[in-house]
Amino acid sequence: MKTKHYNVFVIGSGIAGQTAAKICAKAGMSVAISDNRKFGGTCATRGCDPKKILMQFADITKKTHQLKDLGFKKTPKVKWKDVQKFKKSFTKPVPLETETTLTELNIDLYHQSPRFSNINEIIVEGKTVTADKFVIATGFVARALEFKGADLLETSDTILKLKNIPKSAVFIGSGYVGMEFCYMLSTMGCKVTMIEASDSALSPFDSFLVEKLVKLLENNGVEFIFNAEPTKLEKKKKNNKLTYKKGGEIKSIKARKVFNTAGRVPAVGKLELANANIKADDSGVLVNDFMQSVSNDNVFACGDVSSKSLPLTPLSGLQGYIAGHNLVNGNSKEFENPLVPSVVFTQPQLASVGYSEEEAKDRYKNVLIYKGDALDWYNAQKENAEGYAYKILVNERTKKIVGAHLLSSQANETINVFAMAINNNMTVDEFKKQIFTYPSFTNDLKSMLKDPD
Ligand SMILES: Cc1cc2nc3c(=O)[nH]c(=O)nc-3n(C[C@H](O)[C@H](O)[C@H](O)COP(=O)(O)OP(=O)(O)OC[C@H]3O[C@@H](n4cnc5c(N)ncnc54)[C@H](O)[C@@H]3O)c2cc1C
Ligand SMILES: NC(=O)c1ccc[n+]([C@@H]2O[C@H](COP(=O)([O-])OP(=O)(O)OC[C@H]3O[C@@H](n4cnc5c(N)ncnc54)[C@H](O)[C@@H]3O)[C@@H](O)[C@H]2O)c1
Repeated sequence: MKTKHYNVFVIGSGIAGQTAAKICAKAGMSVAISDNRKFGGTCATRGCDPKKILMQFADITKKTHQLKDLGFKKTPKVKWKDVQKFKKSFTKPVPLETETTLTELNIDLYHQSPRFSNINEIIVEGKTVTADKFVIATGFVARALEFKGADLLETSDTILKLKNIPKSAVFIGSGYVGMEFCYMLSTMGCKVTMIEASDSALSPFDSFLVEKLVKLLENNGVEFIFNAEPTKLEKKKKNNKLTYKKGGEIKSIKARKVFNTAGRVPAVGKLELANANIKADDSGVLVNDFMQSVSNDNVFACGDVSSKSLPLTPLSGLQGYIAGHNLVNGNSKEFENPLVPSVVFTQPQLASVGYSEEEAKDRYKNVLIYKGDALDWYNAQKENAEGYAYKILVNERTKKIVGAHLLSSQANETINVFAMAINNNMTVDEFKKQIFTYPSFTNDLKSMLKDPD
């Protein structure tokens, strides 16, 4: 059988893989790309983008709850079927559009998972394919849980496709995915229970703000069960029954839907990496700052599946760009761990950039902490907000802002202002000199820097 050969073979057609493949093809290299699902990757088809389309209906519902009897007589009724149709108008065209763009660049497409058979050889669609270089950009998949009946669990893929809002739901895991969908479903009238293995939700975020967010969700009917370990899932006639262990006791809960939101892991299971001497661990394919495998020079990895940094879309795109650049030009661009703002799209939103309080205290001799509740400020009052709070960290010696943590209805936007300030080494005084629009949540950021604790 004839062996096909390419300069570059890319595995995974998300933002990371696509970016690398396009750079190589535009530079005149022969390129192929494979995906074992529809082309386009997680963010555009089953992640960030469709999530935000659905979520805006929860956000408006939430807002009308807050302003009920202050002008709104009742909450508008949401036709979930139409919401899904609207979402589909974004997601459905993605695979064909992605394939068309790639094909127009003369990139060959494969629609199955390859497996490495040798140091520079894969088997895909029953064919043997060799390449000078490989790019692994396969992203993350939901972590498989191992208790009895865990195969009945549904993931974020199904949440995004729900035909209607279920009466009740249990989420196993209260990280980004669990908390965002907990907020969305509970706001739309679903009775939600969160089963969490650790003693808090959203552990990477600031605990002062997380506690407030959890309380708000509880006030809205969500039940959080911390330090709990699921042990069995059974399908009953209408409901599912989840058994879990807490404090030595065995308990159970029934719900229409039970979702696995217990984390996501690098998607490398099908690739048989060992055959090509590609080292990987729980963090993903081990790469150096050039996004090149530490154990096989001919392999690059980028995006969520690489061992570098946070699994977020902007970073995956950046890593795809660096891998592509280095494949074309030789190793000349490094991944320098940029400052990354991130946000949990609940309402209020929880956003963070720079050092946490613990990290700042480890790094600097003295840290000024500007922390408070802003619920009685005009911006919160005018929308009858349930939560508005902040914690800003400043190196006392230099007066430079080194971390910012916000809980607010606009935190997804305002956190970017702090990202710019930190990136530009701004001091508190320099920040406060800025003139921002009024009234705006950005303008409030200056008031947050009034009195340290
Ligand atoms: C529900 C959800 C919401 C999210 N929301 C946000 C958000 O709001 N903001 C944000 O920044 N990030 C968000 N993320 C994370 C974001 O989606 C990822 O960081 C981003 O998509 C990673 O891009 P990537 O190219 O590395 O991987 P992916 O986009 O996951 O692409 C990997 C591709 O590889 C394919 N693949 C996997 N295994 C194989 C194989 N063996 N063979 C061939 N192909 C394979 C997959 O099918 C996929 O198409 C969210 C994720 C989820 C799940
Ligand atoms: N808004 C965003 O930017 C956004 C949204 C969604 C996802 N993401 C990305 O996707 C990644 C994955 O998110 P995620 O929410 O799937 O994972 P996560 O790691 O953020 O949260 C998983 C949670 O599940 C808990 N858990 C683990 N095993 C458990 C068990 N057996 N029983 C009960 N609880 C258990 C963990 O303690 C943790 O709290 C994130 O790190 C993020 O980078 C980003």
